[in-house]
Amino acid sequence: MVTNISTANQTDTVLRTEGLNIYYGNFLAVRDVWMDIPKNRVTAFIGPSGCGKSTLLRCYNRLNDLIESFRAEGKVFYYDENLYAPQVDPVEVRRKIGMVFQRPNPFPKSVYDNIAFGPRLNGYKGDMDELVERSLKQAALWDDVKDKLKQSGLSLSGGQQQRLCIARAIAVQPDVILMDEPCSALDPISTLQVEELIHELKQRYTVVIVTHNMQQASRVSDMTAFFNVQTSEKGGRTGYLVEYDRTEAIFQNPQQQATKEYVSGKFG
Ligand SMILES: Nc1ncnc2c1ncn2[C@@H]1O[C@H](COP(=O)(O)OP(=O)(O)OP(=O)(O)O)[C@@H](O)[C@H]1O
Repeated sequence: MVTNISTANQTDTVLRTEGLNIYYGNFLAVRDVWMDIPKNRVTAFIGPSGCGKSTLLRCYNRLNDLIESFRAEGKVFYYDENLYAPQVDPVEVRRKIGMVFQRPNPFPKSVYDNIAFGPRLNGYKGDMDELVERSLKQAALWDDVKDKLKQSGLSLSGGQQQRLCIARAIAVQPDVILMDEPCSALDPISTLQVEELIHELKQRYTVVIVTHNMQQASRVSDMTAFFNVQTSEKGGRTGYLVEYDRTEAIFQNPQQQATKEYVSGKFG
């Protein structure tokens, strides 16, 4: 594994994994990940299907806890806090470290209530109208929906629904936004809009994105982690981090043969 830690450390590290092994039951899905995610940057995870990109992403906000067979060894730090320490409340982790999924999944509620739902649940005491407007503006959706706040979120287009989900994630004032293939269900124009949005989001947030689309990784991310899969003698397929560096280096001057072949489209 090649990890250009010095480049990652140009800014503060927000998330760090140390020797992270992730299991589903006895199956080792991802092994021995050491990686620092820098603040106010976009970090992309790329690699062939099944190498564990989503599994790793979900460890950063303890979403895997909801899967019964899940087990992690090693450490995941958010700044200097071990996210898997017994006293840590996973609900609070998920407030600070939000998630946007592959398929837009607005609640069957109005546009306004989609945004207000999380803050209300958290007992937000400020001006809700202002928070809704600010979140929608940050998600580049305000102009599209300012006259439709009472309409169902499900009445919006796919791309608008995904931006609504991003606005919903922003509304609870997170620090990190995890995105699991956020554009895979979108048309090219909506994809471009979400990519532009991701670019703006890093001014305020740290973004980690899983993507199958290498052009997308090279367009939106500052850092790229390439994962691959190794098949064991028993036939188990375990993902591992091959190389982690500035996106430009991964795409133009990768240090590992497997990275070179993957980014040039030879496999995956
Ligand atoms: N809930 C689960 N229970 C058991 N095994 C799982 C579960 N989720 C994922 N896996 C397995 O863990 C491995 C990694 O899956 P994961 O979805 O994280 O990979 P990925 O790189 O995100 O794949 P893709 O690009 O196809 O989405 C795969 O072998 C997968 O079958």
